[in-house]
This record gives sequence, structure tokens and C-alpha cells, in this order.
Amino acid sequence: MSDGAGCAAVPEPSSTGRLLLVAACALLDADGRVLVTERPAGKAMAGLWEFPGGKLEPGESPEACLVRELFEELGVRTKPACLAPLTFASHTYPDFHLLMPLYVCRVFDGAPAGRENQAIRWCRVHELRNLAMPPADLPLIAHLEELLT
Ligand SMILES: Nc1nc2c([nH]c(=O)n2[C@@H]2O[C@H](COP(=O)(O)OP(=O)(O)OP(=O)(O)O)[C@@H](O)[C@H]2O)c(=O)[nH]1
Repeated sequence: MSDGAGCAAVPEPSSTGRLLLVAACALLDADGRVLVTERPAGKAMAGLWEFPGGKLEPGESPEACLVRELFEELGVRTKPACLAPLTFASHTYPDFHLLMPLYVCRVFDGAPAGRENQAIRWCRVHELRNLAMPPADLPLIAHLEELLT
């Protein structure tokens, strides 16, 4: 049994005071490949590959946010019942603390296409480790591997 000393040895990330709630989704195709999108030039962390999604609007549920974002970003139609929660990211960035539930979605209408100038790609789950992704996303990959392998 642990006495917690291992945890105590890890420096706590300092609180930034601002919590940002973002919903993200791993769209899965019939072969179990995962869709990721590239953050466009001009945005923070441009060039990194991330899961589609975005910030919740006031009063919006994570599921409603994803239904909206998947259509806006990719032209994909889905519904809350088709979004299954998988895990979440909790990561301190310099300017904010990100809390990001990750859902998986296998049932959607439409072929995803980048509608906001972003590149998209379908990846085998083991390929995610070779992609440059935001640091908050790295712990999420193991959960997808467990689901998909
Ligand atoms: N959608 C998404 N956002 C992520 C992921 N990982 C991660 O750290 N983020 C961060 O969560 C925030 C998402 O915000 P967003 O997509 O709505 O906003 P944005 O930075 O693109 O700017 P915007 O305000 O112009 O839409 C960004 O700071 C983004 O870097 C991820 O896998 N998917």
C-alpha cells in the first residue's frame, strides 16, 4: 500500500485561477481509426494534432457542444446519445487550466472535412504516439489504445 510519498514528491502545478472547459471527441471509423485535426497557423499550438471539439458556450452541455463543434468544424452530424464518455484531460497550461472530457463517437452522418482550414487525418491508434499533440492530450492516448487494441 502506498503512503502517498510518491505523490508528494511530484511538484504540484500552480493554479492559474482560470479553468477552461473544452469538450473533445475521438471520431472512430468502421476500421477503428481515429480522426485528428491540425491546429491551423495563427492559433496557439499551431501545427499540433488534436481531437475535434472546442470550448463550451455558457449553459451548454459537453455533448451539445460537441454536436455543434463537429458540425461547424467537420460538417459531421451526430447526436448526444452517440457520444460515449471515455476519459478526461486535466492539464495546467501557462495561462489556464484545461479540463477536457474526451468522448468517442462511432455513429455520425457525413464524411468529415476540414471546414475551418484545418488539415484532418484518420490514424491507427498506435500512430497517435508519433504525432505532435498538445501536452494535455498525451495521457489520453493510452485510454484509446485500451479501447481499440
Ligand atoms: N479541441 C481541442 N482542444 C484542445 C485539445 N487539446 C488541448 O490542449 N486543447 C486546447 O483546448 C483549447 C480549445 O479551445 P478551442 O479549440 O475552442 O479554441 P482555439 O484555441 O482553437 O481558439 P478559438 O478561441 O479561436 O476557437 C485550446 O487552448 C486548445 O489548445 C484537443 O485535443 N482538442
